[in-house]
Amino acid sequence: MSLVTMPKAGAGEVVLRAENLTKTFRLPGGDNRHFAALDQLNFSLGRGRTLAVVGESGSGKSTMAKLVMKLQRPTAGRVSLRLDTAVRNIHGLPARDLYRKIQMVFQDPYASLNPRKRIWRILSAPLCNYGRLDRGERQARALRHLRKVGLGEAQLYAFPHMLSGGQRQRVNIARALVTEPEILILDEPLSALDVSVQAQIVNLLLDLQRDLGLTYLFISHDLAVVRHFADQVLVMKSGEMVEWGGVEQVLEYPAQEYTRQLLHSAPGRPASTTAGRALDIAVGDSGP
Ligand SMILES: Nc1ncnc2c1ncn2[C@@H]1O[C@H](COP(=O)(O)OP(=O)(O)OP(=O)(O)O)[C@@H](O)[C@H]1O
Repeated sequence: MSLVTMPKAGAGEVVLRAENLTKTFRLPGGDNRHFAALDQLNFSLGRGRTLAVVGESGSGKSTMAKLVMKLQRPTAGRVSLRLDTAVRNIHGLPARDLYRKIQMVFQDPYASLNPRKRIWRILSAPLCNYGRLDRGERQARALRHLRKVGLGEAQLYAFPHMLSGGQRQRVNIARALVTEPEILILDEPLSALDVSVQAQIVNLLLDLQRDLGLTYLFISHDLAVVRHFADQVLVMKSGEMVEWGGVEQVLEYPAQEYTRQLLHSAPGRPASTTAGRALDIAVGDSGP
């Protein structure tokens, strides 16, 4: 059973809602016993807002992302998406309609780009379901999206190994943007990057959210980043929601002992770490 009832999305129209989302897996050993990686999880995303999902390793964060992206099927429960005026269960939604609305940025910028393809081809791949574009049109679109993430023509014909980690993560973000989605699932998008590069990517994501009105579901271990980046935070343990609320409320005044433990054990405790300080400086610098 979930420990708390379904949270509201806060300010902003709800663009995605998960209800009683459950995913069980069979335990290894062949005796047909199962465990719940996600157990009746409820949450919603408000348009233009960022919901951070935090919790110890194995708490079900990536499973949640995979269910929202329809990369796995839930055992029970559902995810609904706002499409224009209608709200639709993603179960019956064609992939092309889903991926026009939601895209994902993966954790590892090294592993998630095909090493044999040039950047413009990588950026063109998500467009294959959206009508026939000739080579020139695909390259022009790729370049337009590269520019959105602070890259340009110099990277268009490069292979991934020619780019730095930060540049590769920018390409990943550009690839997520080419179908012009409204929601990005950011699954630990900073954890493979150097601290100074993390700050740049955080600022880029904040700029893109402001300019494009994006909604983020941000999975992270780093509570210092969550504090800067998210509006709301959902704390998970063993597939269940432990606590949910505004970032300041949950991180400054946690109601649950588990959240307090998470805050105390976090290597990125705010203001006490290099990562926290780098982000303080970088995010502060970018503001008005
Ligand atoms: N395909 C699978 N088959 C069996 N068990 C799985 C599968 N995928 C995930 N699990 C289990 O489900 C639980 C939740 O995993 P999940 O990857 O969602 O956690 P997480 O919170 O994202 O962890 P991390 O922070 O380490 O990435 C774990 O116990 C994991 O071992």
